[in-house]
Amino acid sequence: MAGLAAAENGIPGTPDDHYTKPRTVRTISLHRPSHYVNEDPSGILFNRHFNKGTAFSIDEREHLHLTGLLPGKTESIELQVRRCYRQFRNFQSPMAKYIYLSSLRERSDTLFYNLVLQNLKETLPIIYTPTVGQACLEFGLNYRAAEGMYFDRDLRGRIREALDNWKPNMLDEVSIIVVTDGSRILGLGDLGTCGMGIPIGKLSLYVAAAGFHPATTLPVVIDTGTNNEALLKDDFYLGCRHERLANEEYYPLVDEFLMACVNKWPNVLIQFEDFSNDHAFDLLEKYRHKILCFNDDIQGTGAVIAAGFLNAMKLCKLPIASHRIVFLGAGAAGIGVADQICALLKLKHDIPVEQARKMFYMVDSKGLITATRGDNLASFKKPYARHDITDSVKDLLDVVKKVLPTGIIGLSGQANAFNDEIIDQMCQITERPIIFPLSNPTKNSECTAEQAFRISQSKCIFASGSPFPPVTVGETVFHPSQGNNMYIFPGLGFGAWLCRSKEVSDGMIAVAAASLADQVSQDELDRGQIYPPLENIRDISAKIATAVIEQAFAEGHARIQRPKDILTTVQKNMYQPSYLDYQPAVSLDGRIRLGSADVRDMHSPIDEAEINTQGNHHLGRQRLAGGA
Ligand SMILES: NC(=O)C1=CN([C@@H]2O[C@H](COP(=O)(O)OP(=O)(O)OC[C@H]3O[C@@H](n4cnc5c(N)ncnc54)[C@H](O)[C@@H]3O)[C@@H](O)[C@H]2O)C=CC1
Ligand SMILES: CC(=O)C(=O)O
Ligand SMILES: [Mg+2]
Repeated sequence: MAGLAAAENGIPGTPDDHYTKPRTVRTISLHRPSHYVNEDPSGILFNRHFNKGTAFSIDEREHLHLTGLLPGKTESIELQVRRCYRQFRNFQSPMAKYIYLSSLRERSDTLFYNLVLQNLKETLPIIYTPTVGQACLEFGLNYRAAEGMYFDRDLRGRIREALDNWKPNMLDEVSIIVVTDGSRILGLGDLGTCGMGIPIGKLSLYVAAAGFHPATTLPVVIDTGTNNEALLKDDFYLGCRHERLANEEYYPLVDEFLMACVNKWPNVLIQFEDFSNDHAFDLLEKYRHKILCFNDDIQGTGAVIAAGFLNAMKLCKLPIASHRIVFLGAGAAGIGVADQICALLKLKHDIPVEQARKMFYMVDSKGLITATRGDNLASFKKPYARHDITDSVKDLLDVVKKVLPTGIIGLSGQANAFNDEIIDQMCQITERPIIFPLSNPTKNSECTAEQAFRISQSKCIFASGSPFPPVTVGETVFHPSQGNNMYIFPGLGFGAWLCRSKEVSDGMIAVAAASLADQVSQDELDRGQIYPPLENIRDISAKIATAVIEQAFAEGHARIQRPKDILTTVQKNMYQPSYLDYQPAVSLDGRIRLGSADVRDMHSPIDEAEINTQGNHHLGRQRLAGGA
């Protein structure tokens, strides 16, 4: 078995040069429906990437053997989307809407992404936080169709072989993988295999927000067990029924998975998502310079909140050095955010990192982190341990009273931790307090938008991890900003992947954050908005991707020929959810295949030679003699 042999080469012990050997730039084409229709043309109705449903023209129905399988009327995509929207609205509960959208995505990703992109405000809270959190909690109960891949210890030595089973897209190419081990899903804790909802949700955003092609995305759970007693006893739980693996088994399993992926798909970008902090930092450190990867909770969140923080500081109108920021939560996200604020202050204001760090007061479940606290401080917290405070301060209100912060940032997963008294205290310290309750989903948020705007009499500068509805104070309506990594990871990932970067460097992340911060207009800032409107997410992502590619070139990480106009190249390579125009044709080998007048290739971005090679596929455009 070739796959097995490859996997055996891929398990730990393989020399490191596996990672560093040059990866070829490959061309991906979507002209493969031909393979599919040769087997059974009418099967196209059940393929999410090619299905057009009632939009198949009469000619197409004829040639694809669909005649009689659909109602007589050929519909436009606009009408189909209108129908889907009505159906979506007819579902009352967020979970029912989630299930509806999942089934729509299974039927047609073109329709799904049209609906999502045209109704971002309504659909994002369903496919993403907060509803995706509930979807994870109910994953076993609501499980319907296979989606994504699962790897557990029984697959040790065979992961490469299992990856070869991933053929639902018929492209044999994966551009992006979002992988979790389910150990820290949002603020909901260890959900084991039920965490699959998160990679699925994140990848929907990669497609909608940045334009990765949906057929080249792969959601993954590495099932390393769960310590969630309730799940282990739940009949509907779909994961392995054992406690979480010890490190001796855990790391080799993850390592084999990563090596098998880069071995099979040399250009793939791998995003680590929702790994608990006992592994998240170590995994990132181990792989960040070896493969194209990043950790969204540490680095993506860091970049987003750093951007929002930079804009919030403009609104505060205080000297930068006078800020004191208390973090509730010093885990993956908390430390990631502090690190990225430091990086951005260095980039934009040339403030040394050591100096910037002094702005932060980190609080974890044991209280304020000080150098004298005495517990075994995790290495990732050490740079932020306070040396100037020696007494132990456990309670957040006491920390606030002691430190007199200008801002509080919540990344603790602790609902209501920013209570009325704390917000009130913040308002007494400073004119415009920065209040960022960033934990997800909504029910874990450290406070609500209503609370923050009401108590601060609308003076606070606010951002939350999950969306809150507008808040009316007196005559004024405030639109709470959403400080969520979804603003960064799509553009960061797309840029890094498109230029075939060797790695996702610190510099690339810092410019992504700077680009996001710079995309807020003065007018938006004046209205208290610290992020650009989410409706513009495609433009936002394109600009972020452009900045990331520029930086990748500057650092020598990019492995494509430099395009003349990077922004245009990015935009041209973004997937647009539109139907293909299937025309019957004859290929060189005489078999019926589908040509396409309007296929958007996921080609290697700038390599003209390869794009021309793609043109060969268009041979299939010649019409069949006597065809319709
Ligand atoms: N808005 C966004 O884009 C993002 C939000 N998050 C949210 O941040 C939260 C934390 O995520 P991670 O940092 O990855 O988790 P983590 O488990 O690495 O860190 C949690 C931190 O909170 C602290 N903590 C827990 N209970 C506490 C208490 N009662 N008082 C004080 N501190 C307490 C822990 O000691 C730890 O330092 C989650 O709710 C997650 O949804 C995470 C990533 C992105
Ligand atoms: C948004 C996100 O990545 C989280 O809450 O973990
Ligand atoms: Mg996350």
